[in-house]
Amino acid sequence: MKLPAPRLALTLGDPAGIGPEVILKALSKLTKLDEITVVGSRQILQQTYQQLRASTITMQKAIDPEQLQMIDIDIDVDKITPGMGNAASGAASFAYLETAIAHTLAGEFDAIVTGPIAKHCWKAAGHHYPGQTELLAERAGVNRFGMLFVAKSPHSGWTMRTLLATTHIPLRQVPDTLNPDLLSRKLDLFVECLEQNFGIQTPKIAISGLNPHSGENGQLGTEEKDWLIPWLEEMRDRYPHVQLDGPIPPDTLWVKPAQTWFGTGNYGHDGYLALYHDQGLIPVKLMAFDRAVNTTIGLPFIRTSPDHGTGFDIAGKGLANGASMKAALELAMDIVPHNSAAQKKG
Ligand SMILES: NC(=O)C1=CN([C@@H]2O[C@H](COP(=O)(O)OP(=O)(O)OC[C@H]3O[C@@H](n4cnc5c(N)ncnc54)[C@H](O)[C@@H]3O)[C@@H](O)[C@H]2O)C=CC1
Ligand SMILES: NCC(=O)COP(=O)(O)O
Repeated sequence: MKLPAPRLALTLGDPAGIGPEVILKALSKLTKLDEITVVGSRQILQQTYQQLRASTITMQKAIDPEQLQMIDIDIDVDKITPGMGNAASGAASFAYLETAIAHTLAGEFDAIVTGPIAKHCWKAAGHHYPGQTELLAERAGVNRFGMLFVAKSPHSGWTMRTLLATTHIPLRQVPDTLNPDLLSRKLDLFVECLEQNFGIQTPKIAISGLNPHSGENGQLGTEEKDWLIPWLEEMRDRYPHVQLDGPIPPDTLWVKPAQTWFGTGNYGHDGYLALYHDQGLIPVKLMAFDRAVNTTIGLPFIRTSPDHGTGFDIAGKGLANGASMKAALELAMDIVPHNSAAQKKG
């Protein structure tokens, strides 16, 4: 049976950042526009389009916003200056996301693709969330969710999937935040998502250590010895159909995925569980900054986003690359049918 095309809400992100530009560039490369509704301010998109048309340096084509379906949100455009995120741009990007979530929860969309926002601008606007992920989870009423980065290699066709066990917290809080319960929740979600969204029934997952050399038997840190290794043993019993490798020393963990990514070997796992933000995202962004996609797993709908931020340093200059936004739109379109089929089966 042919499933209906996925309906996507696409938020503009911070209007002072590169979100509007990457959206116009990404959409110019897609053919299926009927199912995409941009949630943002038409005036901002029109200004961005005019800037891009006038620019002599922009390399990528942009679509005319007149061709796009929109939920148009009125904002005071005079308070928005490209490259200068502020309380007004934070209030706007918050309103775009809130609106997209409300329409999605009302059943109008199957997925939300989000443009990048700046957390400090949300804060300036009085919204105290660590990021879009937490707002999405709160509004969807879930407390079990995760931040997963997905990137398909242009060299080998292999897909790298990296789940972060902890996300936007200060580095000094990481060791105290990590514990067996948290990791079990993340692993449960990961196994579920690999099956439901990617059709992988018997996955291979690599888990990173925390300390140099995974603690070197307690000499360089004790988390591995005290609880990470025993926890992994327990998980191997819980998931006999999953190959769980680890804790792998964090410096060498990324050698095999890099070889697999660049096509010089074929040793990749189906998923990587990184213990903190930069442990997972430095390798992901080094290998795949122009194509990785940030997804939120555990929500009752699909959410994807480019891996990059608001790029305030290049906003309004025509320099932003729309490739990661394009990948985020394509991944959402790919996953929705898998997810709907898995939910029907379950
Ligand atoms: N999905 C989201 O909403 C994300 C939001 N952020 C937020 O973005 C803000 C800025 O964060 P940064 O750490 O500076 O990261 P960033 O990704 O905005 O910029 C890092 C560097 O990459 C360049 N860059 C980013 N996207 C690019 C693109 N599409 N094409 C060409 N060059 C690009 C920028 O010019 C800059 O030099 C922060 O407030 C952060 O919280 C960061 C990551 C993701
Ligand atoms: N480093 C990823 C990131 O900042 C995206 O966060 P979110 O706003 O999608 O929660």
